[in-house]
Amino acid sequence: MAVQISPSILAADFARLADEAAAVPNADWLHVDVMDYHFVPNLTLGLPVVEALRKATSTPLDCHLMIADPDRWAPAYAEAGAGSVTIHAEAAKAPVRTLREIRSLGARAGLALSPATAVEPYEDLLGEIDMLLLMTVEPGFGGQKFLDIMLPKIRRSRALIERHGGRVWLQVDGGVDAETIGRCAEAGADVFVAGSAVYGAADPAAAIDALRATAIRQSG
Ligand SMILES: O=C(CO)[C@H](O)[C@H](O)COP(=O)(O)O
Ligand SMILES: [Fe+2]
Repeated sequence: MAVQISPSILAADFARLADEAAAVPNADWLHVDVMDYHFVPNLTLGLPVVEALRKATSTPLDCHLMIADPDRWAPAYAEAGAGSVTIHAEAAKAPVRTLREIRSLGARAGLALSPATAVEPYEDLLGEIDMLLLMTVEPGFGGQKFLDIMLPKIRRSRALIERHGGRVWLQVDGGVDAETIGRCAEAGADVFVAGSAVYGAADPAAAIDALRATAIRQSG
């Protein structure tokens, strides 16, 4: 399992996104939270900003779509140059078709589960995805407290992934910081989204190095 860090620009200065992307040259991905005021009670950014960011940075974009109609919109994010496009299981009406479409457009396909959504019903979809995203807060806002009750789901997801060959990345998103990342890594996560813990730090790049070191130390 290779540890990867995906800082969330939700906690960055939206008026200076190109500079904020440049401030984290050691990031594996830039996590882009797309919210539409329907799937979640918050509105952030959409395709035009992703297209602009794509041109402003060489760091691959990890788009997390918290939108009501991912079947309609997800392919456009892949076409816009996102390296990874993640849809929510709770929102997609035809997840297999949409995940296949994302892949056919050259992006990695991700499936996200909100805290109350069990992973077991999605076992048969593991072959269709490149990443499973487990929300460790209720989706919608940055800066929330990590939900410890998600640790058993991280462990169960890791076990399912290993049973299917260990190819799928396991991402955790929400409240991941210097204190919680070790427990996530120990439970089996390998891709870590961190918004406030990176962009709220005086030195975002140093915060990434510290998070990465802790995750590597705690990985099984
Ligand atoms: O998807 C998200 C919220 O829905 C964000 O990616 C997440 O909350 C990151 O922010 P923080 O690290 O501050 O919790
Ligand atoms: Fe996110």
